[in-house]
Amino acid sequence: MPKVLISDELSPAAAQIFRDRGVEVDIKTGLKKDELIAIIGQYDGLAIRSATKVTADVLAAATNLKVVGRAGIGVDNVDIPAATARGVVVMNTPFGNSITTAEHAIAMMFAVARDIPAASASTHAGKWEKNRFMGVELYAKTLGLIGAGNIGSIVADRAQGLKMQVVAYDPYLTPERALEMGVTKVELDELFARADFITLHTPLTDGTRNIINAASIAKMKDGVRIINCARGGLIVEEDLLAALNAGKVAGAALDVFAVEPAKENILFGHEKVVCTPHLGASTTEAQENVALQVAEQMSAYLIDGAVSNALNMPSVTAEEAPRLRPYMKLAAQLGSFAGKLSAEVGIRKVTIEYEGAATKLNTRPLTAIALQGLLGPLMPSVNMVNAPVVAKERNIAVADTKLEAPSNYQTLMRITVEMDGKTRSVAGTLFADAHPRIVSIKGITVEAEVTPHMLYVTNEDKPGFIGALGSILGEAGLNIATFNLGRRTAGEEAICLVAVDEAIPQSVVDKVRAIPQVKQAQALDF
Ligand SMILES: NC(=O)c1ccc[n+]([C@@H]2O[C@H](COP(=O)([O-])OP(=O)(O)OC[C@H]3O[C@@H](n4cnc5c(N)ncnc54)[C@H](O)[C@@H]3O)[C@@H](O)[C@H]2O)c1
Ligand SMILES: O=C(O)[C@H](O)COP(=O)(O)O
Repeated sequence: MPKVLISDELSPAAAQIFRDRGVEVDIKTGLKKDELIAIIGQYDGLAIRSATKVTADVLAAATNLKVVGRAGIGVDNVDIPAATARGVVVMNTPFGNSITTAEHAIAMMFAVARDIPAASASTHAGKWEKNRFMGVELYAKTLGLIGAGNIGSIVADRAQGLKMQVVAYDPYLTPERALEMGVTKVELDELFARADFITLHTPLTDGTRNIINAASIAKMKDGVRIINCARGGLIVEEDLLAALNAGKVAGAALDVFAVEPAKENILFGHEKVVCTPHLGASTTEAQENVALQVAEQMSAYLIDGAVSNALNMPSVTAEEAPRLRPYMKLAAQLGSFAGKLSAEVGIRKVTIEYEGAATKLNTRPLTAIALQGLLGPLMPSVNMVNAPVVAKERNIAVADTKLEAPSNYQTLMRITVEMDGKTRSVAGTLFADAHPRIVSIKGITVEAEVTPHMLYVTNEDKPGFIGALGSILGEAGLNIATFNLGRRTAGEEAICLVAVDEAIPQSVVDKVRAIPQVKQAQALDF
């Protein structure tokens, strides 16, 4: 039974879903890094929010880990390249808390426009400072939206309901989508020049880190108000403080901070700063959504191999998973077969072709599995998550194509490996939609099932070979399970694939190589 650790505060719904789906679950929140490293090796899955830092050293200790599930959106607390390199799928729940977070941004915008927290504190203190708090309207103001994805677009929609004009900067926002959202797509400098309020809704990446700094603040309108419900690292806090003190920025509403948990911060105590402790996603509705979703997604992956909302591998839906399963077996066998034939030489290019019914499938995971099989003999740590990255790192070009032309087979998958000086191709099909068969090697037709112990021989198609081979195997006490032959044309190159019941000793392979007609012989263990 797969075992999952929940290491951050998640709605109890998550643990229940795991148990209902047949996944064992431990809940241990607030672990220090060393404590997490000490126990993570026991788990197949790790369910987190933003508090757990899944760093490279945590992943190095996570020897059984298959999936990290983020109950929420931002994954900047997960070292995704390190997870990918170790073959760990990282998934999030991209929509579960979007409305909640957008509502928080709007609430923060009102709060900073009307000084609500300070006015509330003053009123609680019995001061009745009616003249101290003079706010501004949102009506007819311009909202500058940086990041127009899921949350940004909900914020834009709500802001339009408040009769604000919305200008948006997002390099990936198409003119059509901007039109659909009713926002004006602008460059960043224009947004700075036009906005009365600026709200941030981008992930924290190298491209967005410190996007609000002294230089960008200088381009903003005097009296601008800034709302950040995305990530603390988007703002240079020292520069914001200086601009607040100078009166350039009239107010800031911050849910997120450069260092969290933020027990101290240079902005704390500033009368023009409204703060919440990373509450953007904290509603009962959103927490229920993300907890349920992450537990469903992780269980589906651990139990059925279905992949959704993964950030480092192609998706496989729950409907696709059963249909893909026999193809995954075929892809793994073909890849592994091709890999064993190619292991000793530098692979330059791999082409994976799909014909017939296979063209109708989601082939990206199949390609990843074929690559895993291919690279496995050279790199045992490779898996379907990291195989495409490993191939790229090794300068192996990967092409995958769907051939619509009619094929001799109802469904076919072919792997062609180009190496220094030679090319190898292996093709396979499924019998009865379920049973993988190799049907061609180097373009020579065969029909073989992949079994644990096989002998692969290429030879000249001349009399005497089969008898000699049978005698050697018989003398070695190796029982032949199946014997498959194929040849290009009579008397030319031929291929022989023999399945035997036990591993073939090297001494037997050497004897086979000594048969005059034999060009090459290799024992293959799967
Ligand atoms: N405060 C919270 O509790 C809370 C809750 C949820 C999400 N978040 C944060 O909000 C972020 C946005 O969430 P989302 O669901 O809208 O994500 P999303 O992926 O749907 O949208 C992000 C948008 O940012 C855009 N973007 C990327 N680089 C950019 C750049 N350099 N400049 C401008 N735009 C850029 C992308 O094109 C995308 O449209 C998350 O990454 C997360 O960090 C915070
Ligand atoms: O990216 C997110 O989903 C939010 O930042 C929420 O983070 P949290 O789950 O730690 O509240």
